[in-house]
Amino acid sequence: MVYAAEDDPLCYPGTTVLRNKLNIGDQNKLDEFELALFLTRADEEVPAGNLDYDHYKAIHHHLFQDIYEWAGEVRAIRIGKGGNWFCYPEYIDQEMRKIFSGLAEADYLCGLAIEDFAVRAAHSLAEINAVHPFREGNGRTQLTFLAMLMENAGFSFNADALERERVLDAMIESFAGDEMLLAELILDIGKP
Ligand SMILES: Nc1ncnc2c1ncn2[C@@H]1O[C@H](COP(=O)(O)OP(=O)(O)OP(=O)(O)O)[C@@H](O)[C@H]1O
Repeated sequence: MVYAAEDDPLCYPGTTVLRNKLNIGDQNKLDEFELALFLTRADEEVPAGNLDYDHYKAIHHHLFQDIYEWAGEVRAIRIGKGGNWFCYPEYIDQEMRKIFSGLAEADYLCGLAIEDFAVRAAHSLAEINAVHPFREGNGRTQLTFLAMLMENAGFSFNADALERERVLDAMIESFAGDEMLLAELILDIGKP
């Protein structure tokens, strides 16, 4: 069954506004407060961890703990964007475990030249995006995780390369199976 956002129990009845700790029912106002609270948390030390699935959830929890009760928890409804449906909720855990065991087996992409790192990291990021484990906040968690992965592998993180449209295009292309734009983006981010 495909759920309309209006039927989402995480939303206020009859709306597509996510229930939130601030009890804001207006989407524009929620966006404003969500961004401010997110930025404050993003500025803090992100929780340390092993770059595994639990760590990934802890990063989401850290970033969104002030806004959503379910921060750090995976979603229970089906969602999609721009006609692309993400992983069905019943398969999220197993798919995420697969992705993270792949990263662990590859030693979290340490010891690679930036060109190779970019290709491998693009693949992991594309897979994580295709799963889209959380109801909201996936993009920001993806980029925070990428920054940690790059730092762990000894690369710099040039946030200036993160132009919004460019990230979006690269992600959408990756969903369609072409990870080249995403790899090029990561290459630019990692340029010293
Ligand atoms: N049509 C699409 N197909 C595949 N991925 C998409 C599509 N549209 C957006 N995305 C990706 O989904 C992620 C955004 O997911 P979500 O809205 O849960 O995160 P967010 O952090 O709240 O938003 P944002 O990343 O826009 O700040 C981004 O990585 C974005 O590139």
